[in-house]
Amino acid sequence: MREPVISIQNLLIESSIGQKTILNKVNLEVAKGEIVGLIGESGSGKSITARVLLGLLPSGMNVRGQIFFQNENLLTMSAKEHRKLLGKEIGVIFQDYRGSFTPFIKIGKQMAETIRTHHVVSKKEAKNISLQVLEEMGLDSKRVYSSYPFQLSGGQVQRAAIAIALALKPSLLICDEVTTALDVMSGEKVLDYIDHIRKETGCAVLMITHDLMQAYKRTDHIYVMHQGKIVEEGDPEQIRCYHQHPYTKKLCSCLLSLPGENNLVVNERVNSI
Ligand SMILES: Nc1ncnc2c1ncn2[C@@H]1O[C@H](COP(=O)(O)OP(=O)(O)OP(=O)(O)O)[C@@H](O)[C@H]1O
Repeated sequence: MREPVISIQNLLIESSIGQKTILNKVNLEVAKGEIVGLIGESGSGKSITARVLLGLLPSGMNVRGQIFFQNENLLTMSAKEHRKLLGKEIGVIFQDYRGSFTPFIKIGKQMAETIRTHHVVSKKEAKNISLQVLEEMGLDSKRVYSSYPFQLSGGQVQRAAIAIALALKPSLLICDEVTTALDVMSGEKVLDYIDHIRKETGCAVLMITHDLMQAYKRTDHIYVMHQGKIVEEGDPEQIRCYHQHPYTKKLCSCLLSLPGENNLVVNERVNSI
């Protein structure tokens, strides 16, 4: 039976600046062990959705509706209670990873301390967990562990930031455009590892992306967001083949016009229905 980890109900967000509606009656659910894609063009409201789940909305935004995380409404709990969930229960990987590490403390020290903040483990165990997750992210674990962030490439720092989020084994993992800064191979490795963690721990994953191909290949269910509204939802095949909304149609026509192997993968899936 599906067990919802996060359930967003009738979420309405308005910016007090100009009374602009940012999210309009959004309903979205991610169950245990599912990877759910939230796709849409720039400015459609994807990141604001992630930020409200994290309690990190910019000031001057009015919020209505309900967000149940493991049956507790995030919108009525105190900021302190909400913060307590971050990291251990609700993990996040942002497209902008630069804020993930303090520049003048070695990566390993920061990782081990974060793990020890959320889990009761010895310093040695925290170090071993850190080295293991760095290794699993395809990094030279010992080198990265003993480096300062500025001694690594942007992609290496990002993978280390992802490793730390995954090491905490959260119940809900929010991935906001995680592959944007990575080359194709590193991006695929990261997505494989997220999938591996999902299978191993049963965590729910909300994958925010503007890349329909990524959502199509990697998710169990897709929500399409347009101008702050969910205009369509379904499993990848439904979205690809039986969409109704003109915006989804436009998105899918871009997918079919892709040349090469990706196009073949899509066509294979379409033909097999
Ligand atoms: N701090 C803010 N104050 C007021 N409005 C904001 C703020 N941040 C974002 N918005 C507005 O909220 C809307 C949704 O923005 P959001 O960042 O969620 O888009 P997005 O779908 O994540 O886009 P992208 O793919 O470019 O990151 C936009 O109209 C944006 O201008």
